[in-house]
Amino acid sequence: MSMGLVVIVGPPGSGKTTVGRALAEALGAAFRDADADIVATAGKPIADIFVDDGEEHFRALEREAVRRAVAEHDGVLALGGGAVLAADTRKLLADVPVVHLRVDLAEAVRRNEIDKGRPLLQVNPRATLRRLLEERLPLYREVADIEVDTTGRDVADLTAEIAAKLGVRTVVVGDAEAPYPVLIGRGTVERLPEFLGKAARVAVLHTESTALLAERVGSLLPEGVEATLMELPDAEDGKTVAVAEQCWDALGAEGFTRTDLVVGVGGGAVTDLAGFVAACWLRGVAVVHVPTSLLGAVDAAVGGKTGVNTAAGKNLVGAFHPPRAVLVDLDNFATLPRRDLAAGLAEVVKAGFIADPVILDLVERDPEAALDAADPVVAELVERAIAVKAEVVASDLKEGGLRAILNYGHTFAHAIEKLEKYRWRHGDAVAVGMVYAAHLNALTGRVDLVDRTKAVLESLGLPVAYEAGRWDDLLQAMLIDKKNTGATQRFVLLDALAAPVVVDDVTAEQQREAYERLVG
Ligand SMILES: NC(=O)c1ccc[n+]([C@@H]2O[C@H](COP(=O)([O-])OP(=O)(O)OC[C@H]3O[C@@H](n4cnc5c(N)ncnc54)[C@H](O)[C@@H]3O)[C@@H](O)[C@H]2O)c1
Ligand SMILES: O=C(O)C(=O)C[C@@H](O)[C@H](O)[C@H](O)COP(=O)(O)O
Repeated sequence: MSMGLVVIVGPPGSGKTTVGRALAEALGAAFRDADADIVATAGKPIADIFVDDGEEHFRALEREAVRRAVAEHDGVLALGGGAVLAADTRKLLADVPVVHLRVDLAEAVRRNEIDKGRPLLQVNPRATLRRLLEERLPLYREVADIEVDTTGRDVADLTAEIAAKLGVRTVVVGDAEAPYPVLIGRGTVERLPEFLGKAARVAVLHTESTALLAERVGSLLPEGVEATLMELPDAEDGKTVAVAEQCWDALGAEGFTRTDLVVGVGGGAVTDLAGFVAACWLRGVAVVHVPTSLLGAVDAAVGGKTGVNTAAGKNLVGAFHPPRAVLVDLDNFATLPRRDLAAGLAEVVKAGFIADPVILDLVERDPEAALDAADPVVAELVERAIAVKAEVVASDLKEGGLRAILNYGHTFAHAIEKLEKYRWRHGDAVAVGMVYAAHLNALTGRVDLVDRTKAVLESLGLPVAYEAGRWDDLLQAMLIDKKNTGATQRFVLLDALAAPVVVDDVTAEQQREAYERLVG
């Protein structure tokens, strides 16, 4: 079976070859060493290439060897310590899982004394190694998805850690100023201790449905870090100012300071509320999200929008407050009711219509698989939907422009939620909202995706119609949509599949006609 490529980088003496070989064996994969390829091509040892032809020539051979190995190899590939100096090589590694092996100076010196013959370490090895470690650390970190400190560690132990972490993919979200990782995989919740910062207290916000996991989160905290579990009312009942105020009271009673941490463990309602509580407490403390619903994982917990519902409407009170990290643990979906899984798929399908039609192909090919949390296609759908969101959020953190496309279907959806007093699942409302938007696309002379939209949503058991006779109330609710500017309504529509536009010229007649076509 093909496992794909895993690349190992690190300074001289970090154990790239030893750990790389052991990892390949553990994964049942082939091992390849880019330095060995260079030696084979040049027909002489690396030390001789340096002496005879110079470092520049060696680097050129290295770039080519790495390029070829990355293109060809299926398994574990170890690179020479200086390979990351080349910008081309770093670019090449952007889409490949890369493991960075760290080592401290003293141990690197010891290991290099045993393994003599490295051309750059012949003279003054300690000072040279110190310089190499310092200079190259940012470059290793730039390419790495996983970092492991090898100092004083046993090879078998290291290999097991890397193999476990490789099951996890990291997507970086946020803009260049404040990037944060979204870890996607199985068992990612165990990684929480990496994101505690200086917290001495952690407030774990959850609902009854996620109480066991919240306890598990509490038990992951190291000694000296205290957990306070706060159980919220379920679903939208927990997304209120009153509930937020109770949380703030509890934080005050516990003496939460600016270095402490809020963790949201639950569906989108919990992570929206937890983010909002964190955004306002002391004008902003860190929050880590552990989304437990599919919708939370692909959307609510990612992107930094937080908020509550009020009588005025859905999510009208809130703040942009990006999390410190998001731990998407695919195992958490095992207990999620099928109807909630389907609701989450509505936002996944939205990502398909606005940006990644492969999502639609995957769902259409086998809707039952998409509804089975254990099926590998769910992991792929989660990754693809998060990738769509990450790309949009990176270029427009606070919805100054492009980010509005994530709101496809939401104008009508939020109106339904308000009319239904937040008793509808958000994903169900988004499904109907996308059918409404599809009618508007067709009515405004854009693209006709009505049948495809209805078919894919119906195949997941999602609603595609709304009751008749509610137009005046729906319009009233849509008039206070956040995307509107003054009295001008703005809608996200599609010029074509995966070609979203934000428009402000949809007429009152077109809006009403789309509703008439939608009613069941
Ligand atoms: N901030 C954003 O960018 C953003 C994006 C999309 C949606 N949202 C918000 O997210 C909310 C919807 O999220 P949701 O669909 O997750 O709803 P939800 O949080 O209400 O969860 C749905 C139901 O599933 C239960 N549940 C959650 N995880 C479970 C698990 N692992 N096992 C068993 N039951 C579980 C919950 O208790 C709840 O009853 C809405 O309020 C919506 O506005 C926010
Ligand atoms: O992240 C965004 O931006 C979105 O619009 C994602 C939506 O899917 C999500 O439902 C969000 O909560 C809606 O945001 P809002 O600003 O319209 O409340």
